[in-house]
Amino acid sequence: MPEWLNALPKAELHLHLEGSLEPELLFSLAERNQITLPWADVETLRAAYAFNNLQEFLDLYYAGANVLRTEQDFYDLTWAYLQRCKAQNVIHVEPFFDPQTHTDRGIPFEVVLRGIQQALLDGEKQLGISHGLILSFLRHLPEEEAFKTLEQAMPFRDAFIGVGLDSSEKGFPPRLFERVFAKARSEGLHAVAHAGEEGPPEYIWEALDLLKIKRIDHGVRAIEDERLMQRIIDEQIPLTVCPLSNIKLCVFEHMGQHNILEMLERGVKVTVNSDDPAYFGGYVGENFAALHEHLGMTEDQARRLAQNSLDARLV
Ligand SMILES: Nc1ncnc2[nH]cnc12
Ligand SMILES: [Zn+2]
Repeated sequence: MPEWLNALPKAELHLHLEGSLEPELLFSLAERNQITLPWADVETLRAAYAFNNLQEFLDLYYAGANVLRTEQDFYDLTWAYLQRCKAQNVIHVEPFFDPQTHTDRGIPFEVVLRGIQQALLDGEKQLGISHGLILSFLRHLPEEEAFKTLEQAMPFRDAFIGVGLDSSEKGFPPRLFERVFAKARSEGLHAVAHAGEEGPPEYIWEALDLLKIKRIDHGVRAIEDERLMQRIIDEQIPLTVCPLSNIKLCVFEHMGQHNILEMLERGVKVTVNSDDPAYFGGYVGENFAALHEHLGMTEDQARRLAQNSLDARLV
């Protein structure tokens, strides 16, 4: 990666902590927790990182998360991510965590949250990286389960800044979560949601109008709807775009076809993010480098993208 790219101060606004679980750490946590894995070794697991769509990835992502059991595990996961950030000059992070992925396996909410929170606090003190944690609901589960998760989280209200919506998109429109998002907003939490990754532009409209989100996660399919494009440009609604993720999950066939720079030049507030870096081939820096290599991103464009990420912070 060119040094000037690495040196640009950036924020990462779309990162699933569970998706930063590198195979090496996954194997060492399995050993520490005496869990037998279905993969023989790190290489076999890495070889399984070939996906045709979002669901194929999610199946492996949830299987991988099974090694996370103790507060120390969640601490180690988050700390490893923050060290990558430090190396790439990411100065602010707003990561997601998926409590239901863990509470549904019997891991107490508090164990998950405390491990993540302690690492984020240490990251602030020792690495100078500021943060705002986002609790994400799994949309393939009923809204009632999201309500229960929010209830479990409220005793720890000060530990996070907002709620998100992730997991399988097609067939799970944002409108299914209108009430739980209203409740979260009434508690003073910010709202964001994945929309327009695999799902249609209608899902982005719903996320804006019904969930009243501040930022769209992915949103690359907005380009199919001119009226929606005008709205996100006029209102400067940020999009947290994840280029390497979009290629790995076949949202675009090649990086050369990605629309992020076209959106940038049209005045959309797009940002560059890694989504699930352990699975998709790199962190924020590698995502910027891919745009430079395959789309001819200029230094000026890189600076505007990095500035957008700082401007689009929720905190
Ligand atoms: N790219 C993605 N889309 C939806 N849910 C996710 N959970 C983790 N990564 C995701
Ligand atoms: Zn995501």
